[in-house]
Amino acid sequence: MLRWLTAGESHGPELLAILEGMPAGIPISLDDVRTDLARRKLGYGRGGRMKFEQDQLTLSSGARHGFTIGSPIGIRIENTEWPKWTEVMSPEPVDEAVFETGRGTPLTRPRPGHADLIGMQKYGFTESRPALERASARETAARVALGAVAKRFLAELGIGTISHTIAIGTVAVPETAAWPVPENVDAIDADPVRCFDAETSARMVEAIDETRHAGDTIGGVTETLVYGLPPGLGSYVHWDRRLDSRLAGALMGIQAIKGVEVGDGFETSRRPGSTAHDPLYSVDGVIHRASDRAGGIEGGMTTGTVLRVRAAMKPIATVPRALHTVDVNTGENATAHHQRSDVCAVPASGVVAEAMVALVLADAVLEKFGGDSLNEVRRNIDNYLAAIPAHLRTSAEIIDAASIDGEIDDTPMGDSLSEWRV
Ligand SMILES: Cc1cc2nc3c(=O)[nH]c(=O)nc-3n(C[C@H](O)[C@H](O)[C@H](O)COP(=O)(O)O)c2cc1C
Ligand SMILES: C=C(O[C@@H]1CC(C(=O)O)=C[C@@H](OP(=O)(O)O)[C@H]1O)C(=O)O
Repeated sequence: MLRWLTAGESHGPELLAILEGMPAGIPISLDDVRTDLARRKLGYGRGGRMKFEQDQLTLSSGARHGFTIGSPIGIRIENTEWPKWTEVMSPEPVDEAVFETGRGTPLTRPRPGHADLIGMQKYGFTESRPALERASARETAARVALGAVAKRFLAELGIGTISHTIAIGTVAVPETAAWPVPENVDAIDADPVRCFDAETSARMVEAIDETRHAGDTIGGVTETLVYGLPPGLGSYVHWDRRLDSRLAGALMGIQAIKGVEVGDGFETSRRPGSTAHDPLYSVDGVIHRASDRAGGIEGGMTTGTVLRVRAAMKPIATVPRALHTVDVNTGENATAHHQRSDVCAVPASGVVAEAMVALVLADAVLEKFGGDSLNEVRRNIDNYLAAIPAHLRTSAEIIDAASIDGEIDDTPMGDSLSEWRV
């Protein structure tokens, strides 16, 4: 199974990422990783750093001649900012004078909503710099780098992943809009807010502009879709083996994500049972679903239809019109420290979500199918699918129930509860 770890501070020399457990034989290229790192910087509303951050990459281990070799994959991403921070973020002791002016000035006015205050309490810091450096979402670059490898592995198995923005503040894509497929990724990335619906995208951009002019910040929701999954990843047998639980944990582990939905999520809770699930129909002897409200997961396992998960991001905590806080040095009321910051990072959070979903799914694939080489994983998947008895075979295609409704009695409960009880 997969294990992964990241290290590195936002203004330290570099980020480090290690992915252990990937089979041998997966094509791996720094270009794939570079592409995803560039996608993570996209999005209208991001701050100044994203314009100059270069994401200098080194593939340190785990590959030979363009293919993984089964050993831990190590990736380094240098921080362009580092030359300005060599003293303030030096791992070695520095002269006290560094903390008297400029970047080194102690940050004693914690930002509500960031890790500043609790980081000081928990780790015993006298200022928030050491806490915010690691809490910062700069770290997500390392996760996206590993996610690019996981996505490539999944792609080799015919599994395609895509993310898109479905809401910025109160501006949301209509629920009836078509879902994008992996082939749409360039179109989505070309959109300023990574939204698939052009009319909604324009209103999202307006909302971000209004927010910036008001000296405020804004959140939103992204959706990740995964096509081509086999049925049966994850399990119902224990809470921590349920795939929805693992996906929710992975998405919630992204900085500023405060809500996760699987499929129609909260909306499902408002529907009656008769219209909340995905009824099954037999079409030419193959079981089909007539909707995908469950988001491709039932009983903590993939159903084989499109996997669909959403992540809600809160507005950025570094509000330009700074929030009320307390200067922990003097005990006086104050305004929170403000530094260069994003106004909206929702589009980027979708790329991070995509990476986290890919890592969880790559892990679930290896857990179910095992295999030390890509070919062995492929063989194991093929054997599993071939062994599913004909009468249990399902299709990933969502059918229009109306087209076959005439052929079946779709009211098995009868017209009244008493009739049904009989
Ligand atoms: C892609 C991305 C970019 C972010 N950029 C900023 C930022 O510029 N300023 C900021 O205050 N928070 C930013 N955040 C959010 C903070 O990292 C996050 O709020 C902080 O670590 C506290 O964690 P919590 O919000 O989960 O409680 C960003 C998050 C993501 C995912
Ligand atoms: C650096 C990144 O995002 C950063 C995330 C972040 C935060 O507090 O989370 C604060 C900002 O950092 P800085 O003050 O250095 O500009 C963002 O730019 C990145 O995504 O690569």
